[in-house]
Amino acid sequence: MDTDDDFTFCQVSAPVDLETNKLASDIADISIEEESSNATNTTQDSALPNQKEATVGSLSFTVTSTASSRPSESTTKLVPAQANNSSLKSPAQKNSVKKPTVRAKVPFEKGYSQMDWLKLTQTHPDLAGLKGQSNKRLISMDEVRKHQTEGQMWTVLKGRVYNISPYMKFHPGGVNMLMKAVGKDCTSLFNKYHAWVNAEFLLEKCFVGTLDEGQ
Ligand code: HEM
Repeated sequence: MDTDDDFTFCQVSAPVDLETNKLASDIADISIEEESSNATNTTQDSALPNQKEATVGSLSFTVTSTASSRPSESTTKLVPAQANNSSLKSPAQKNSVKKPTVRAKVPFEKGYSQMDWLKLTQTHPDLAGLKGQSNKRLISMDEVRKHQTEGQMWTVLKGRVYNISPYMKFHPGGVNMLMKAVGKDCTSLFNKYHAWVNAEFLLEKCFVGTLDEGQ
């Protein structure tokens, strides 16, 4: 076989990550400069007098004028006020004023992944714990409140009543969070944390009945 035509083994260039990291650290050191002359040596910050704080929109800068030290040049430097604000650490944080939403997913125990839950829903004969009773009935809020025991933990979500007991250890937000739903209508809590989650599908086999809104 002609080895020139064999591209099973090809030379791989250096990992991109190294370059990305370098770029990121370069960005962290960026300063915006406005100069009226073509002076090349303008980055000696330590020697610069007349520093002032200034803000543009939500960004604050240290404005350094070098006009007095070099009469022939008028140089203004805009440097992000990192040194004055120790809470600004990475470039990403500097550009964003919004706090990131805290995601508190709990690592699942072995055998309690969402995949495991889906398998269980397909194999378990009675996750709702109905023992032959129909789920085509109206359930009062009073009855929901009474179901707070191991194996029978009911909650109301969007007008539907579920036994969430079997789902407890599978809940990605953790048991403690899901326990807040037991015996109550958890619709607003559910929407607060993850309105996008398709609970109707996930808890389909845990459905015990429809909430009697008239109660
Ligand atoms: C009753 C039905 C519920 C179901 C079926 C359910 C399901 C889920 C699912 C699938 C996730 C992962 C979301 C994702 O990866 O995007 C999750 C995460 C989470 N859930 Fe629930 N949940 C329920 C109720 C609740 C309630 C009542 C609370 C709060 C008291 C809650 C708090 C959380 C939290 C804090 C997380 C992790 C953070 C996050 O993903 O944003 N969940 N839940």
